[in-house]
Amino acid sequence: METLRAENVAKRYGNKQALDGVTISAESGLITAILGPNGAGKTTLIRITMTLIHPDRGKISILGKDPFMEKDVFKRVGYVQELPNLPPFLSGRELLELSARLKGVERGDVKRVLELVGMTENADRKIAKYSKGMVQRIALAEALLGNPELLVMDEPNVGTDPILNLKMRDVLNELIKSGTTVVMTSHELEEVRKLAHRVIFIYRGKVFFSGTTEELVLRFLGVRVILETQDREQFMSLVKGLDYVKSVEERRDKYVVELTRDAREELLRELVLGGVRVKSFYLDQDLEQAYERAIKEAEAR
Ligand SMILES: Nc1ncnc2c1ncn2[C@@H]1O[C@H](COP(=O)(O)OP(=O)(O)OP(=O)(O)O)[C@@H](O)[C@H]1O
Repeated sequence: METLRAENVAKRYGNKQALDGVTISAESGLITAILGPNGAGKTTLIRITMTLIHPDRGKISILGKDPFMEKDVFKRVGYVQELPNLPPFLSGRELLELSARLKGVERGDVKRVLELVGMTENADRKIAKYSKGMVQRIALAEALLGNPELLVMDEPNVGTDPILNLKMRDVLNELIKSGTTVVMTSHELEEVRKLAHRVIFIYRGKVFFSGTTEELVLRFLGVRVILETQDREQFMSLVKGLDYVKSVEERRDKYVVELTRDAREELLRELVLGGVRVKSFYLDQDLEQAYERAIKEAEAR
């Protein structure tokens, strides 16, 4: 189900076109990452979806409602801002109790979210004494109060103690299993690789690519299969006769076969029928290289 949609959104600051007709969507049960270099427009887009900024044009829909008109929808949304600015004179627990009251969430939920983000022990210290990472954990706990249907996190991994460590990844995976939609921004590919199901790559205020990480690889690196076989001669003579094989590169006992189209299934069938014993066969998923190429293509445009 589509939980969040931004359609044809544009925003200009002075003579800077921060967003230029951006359309994105995020579905329940998935982690969608908005990826892009510094200044691409990620935070502006998130802040518009959260109604903190008015777009010059375009429409936002959250859980089927226009959030600019129906603010009530935010009771079902959790939002972690980039570099959250929390009141330093409160303790983490006090802040969460206050937020729970404002959101109409039971007080007991505070204990649950503190445990989820691993902040039970530090809950009664003043926020002023927290590290950046602890501030982010409390901000995440606040966003998780009342089990939101949509969780939006803007650059959640900034800071010395990243909140998206292993434990947090488990928390997010549990959330999406229960049907929550997670949307996050990031300029770090590594984070996206570990977490996201879908990637929206924004460059200079425009969506340059949208799809799964595998689709990102296929689109920008092409189809490269890495396969392992001991039957070198048989393999070489067979692949040379296939019109969809662009090149074959030998890497010790492995081969990198570049295809002109996604003919992975055909290739594997040909090899097996041709009597080549294939030990392993997988798509070259060099996401880093794919992202580099995507940035280069976007720059050249
Ligand atoms: N309040 C503002 N006034 C003027 N220009 C702004 C303002 N906010 C953002 N910008 C500009 O708009 C562009 C997009 O900024 P935005 O913060 O949305 O990018 P971002 O992708 O989130 O970057 P980062 O990864 O650094 O957070 C940038 O060029 C930025 O300098």
